[in-house]
Amino acid sequence: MDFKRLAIPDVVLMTPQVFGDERGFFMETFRQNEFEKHCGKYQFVQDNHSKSRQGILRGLHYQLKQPQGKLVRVTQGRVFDVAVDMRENSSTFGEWVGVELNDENKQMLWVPPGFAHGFYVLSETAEFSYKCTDYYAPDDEHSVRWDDPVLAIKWPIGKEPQLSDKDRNGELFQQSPVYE
Ligand SMILES: Cc1cn([C@H]2C[C@H](O)[C@@H](COP(=O)(O)OP(=O)(O)O[C@H]3O[C@H](C)C(=O)[C@H](O)[C@H]3O)O2)c(=O)[nH]c1=O
Repeated sequence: MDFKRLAIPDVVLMTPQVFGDERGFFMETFRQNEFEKHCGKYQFVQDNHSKSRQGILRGLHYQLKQPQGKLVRVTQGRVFDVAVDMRENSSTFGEWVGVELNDENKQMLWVPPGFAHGFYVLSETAEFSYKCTDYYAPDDEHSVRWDDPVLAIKWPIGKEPQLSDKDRNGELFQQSPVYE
């Protein structure tokens, strides 16, 4: 597994070693000891999986009192995945990083607690699978608008994305609660 820190260094892009043969492929997707060495001491307690159609944008979500670190990957299709630094005292507060995750590159993104997270589906469909370091707490969840003018995220979007009601009514970044 290769670990690469992105422009926001706490966000880490992981590239697995893929063993292909005439049957298909095999890859290890997670080793606790390797992960801790490169990303820190975290335990995962909940795994999630979602499927979305092209043009759907899920996010930008975060839990404030019960922040979740997320190790995310695409098992089918292609998405543009974004993490936004919501940590008030961070030197990269309000900055974002985005990468394409797909079933070809098989890359994974570590989004630590303290970040808002979301993705936009580029392929006809995409299946998204991820591990969380804390449990889902719906009453503690916040959604920042994907098109917030201050964040100015450069999504690779042609037309208006399809959003859930929650995301359509997301908060502006400057009105959003932050991690102190
Ligand atoms: C997140 C979650 C949702 N749900 C239920 C609640 C709703 O009835 C249904 C869909 O939930 P929601 O619309 O919040 O799902 P997403 O829009 O994919 O939310 C996720 O989208 C972005 C990409 C994230 O990073 C978060 O992990 C998460 O917020 O699943 C659960 O039962 N458990 C959960 O952990």
